Amino acid sequence: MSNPIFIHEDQVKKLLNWDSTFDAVEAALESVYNKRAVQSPRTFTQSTTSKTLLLTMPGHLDNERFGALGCKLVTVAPDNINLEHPLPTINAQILLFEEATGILKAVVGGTEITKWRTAAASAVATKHLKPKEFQVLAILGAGVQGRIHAICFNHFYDFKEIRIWNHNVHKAETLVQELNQVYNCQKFKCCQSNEECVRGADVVVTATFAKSPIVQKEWLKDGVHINAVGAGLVHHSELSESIYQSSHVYIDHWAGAQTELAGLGKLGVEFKGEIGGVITGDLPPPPLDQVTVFQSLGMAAEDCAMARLIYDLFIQESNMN
Ligand SMILES: NC(=O)C1=CN([C@@H]2O[C@H](COP(=O)(O)OP(=O)(O)OC[C@H]3O[C@@H](n4cnc5c(N)ncnc54)[C@H](O)[C@@H]3O)[C@@H](O)[C@H]2O)C=CC1
Ligand SMILES: O=C(O)C1=NCCCC1
Repeated sequence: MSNPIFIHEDQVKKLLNWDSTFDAVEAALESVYNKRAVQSPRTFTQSTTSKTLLLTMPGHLDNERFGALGCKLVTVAPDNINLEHPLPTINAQILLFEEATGILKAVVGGTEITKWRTAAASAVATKHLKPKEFQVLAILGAGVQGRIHAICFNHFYDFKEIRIWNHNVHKAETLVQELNQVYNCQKFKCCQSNEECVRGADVVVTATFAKSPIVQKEWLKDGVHINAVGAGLVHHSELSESIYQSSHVYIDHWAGAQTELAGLGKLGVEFKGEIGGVITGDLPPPPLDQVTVFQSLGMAAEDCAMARLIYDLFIQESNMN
């Protein structure tokens, strides 16, 4: 019996690319809708001696290119950004199993994968819910997810302006400076307020730990698409209740939404369906002038697909050397 291989974060980083990530995430979302994926409910274990939360996310995906049996272990430690030497808030490992034997075949660094697949899920949802060209992107939150969404949407779209706001404005300023330098442009702009950031935007991304709404309905342009990424046990509250009540809200998976978004259900919010149904064409996308929301929770099937992608690329590369 061979030992599992370890694919470390720095190796994962070198193997990731946006186009394959998009394909893997799109396949995962579609497979969940088509019942070609199994995702047992994720568990949440709260440390009693710190703010750290441990999630287990088991899943199986039946797909020729991205199929896998795996389990992501992921921690959320919001205080990590306040350390003298800050660490990422979200850290993960993905266990990948041999399907027939159940033997552990790889442990794949899951922190970069979580970053990339979450931004790619927003890009997939945006493509299918609003198939048109955009001018202005607004990103609320300049943390890990805010940054990777800026990079991902800049890769897939030709936005004229990408605005970034953070409740601690200095962080948004630093990110904007970094991105304008990396891409040798001036399209990244720092906003002093969330309202200034959102007004007039065609696409909005919320990626914060906000516990009360940071986007109000009256700021929204007709036909805007919102990717609401900030997630947690109790605070799906980045958008105001009236936005959830008046827009076309899509989710990544029903089972997760029924438990983790029960609070929205109690407010009378009706989800239009899983984004996978729009990908397959079973659910028609809403008219382009309607406000759409993709409420992202994050799914094990996405992580399994990504771990399989990275595993295959790693083996391919090892065989060439
Ligand atoms: N849907 C999904 O698949 C995933 C969702 N997430 C969620 O995305 C969100 C962001 O995660 P990361 O970027 O990794 O975290 P991060 O810690 O790197 O960034 C969070 C940002 O939120 C800001 N923030 C903190 N408290 C705030 C408040 N009360 N109001 C407004 N802004 C506030 C911080 O200044 C920081 O810039 C979290 O809610 C996380 O749980 C993360 C990974 C996957
Ligand atoms: O899907 C994920 O992975 C996560 N979702 C919510 C926050 C922690 C990571």
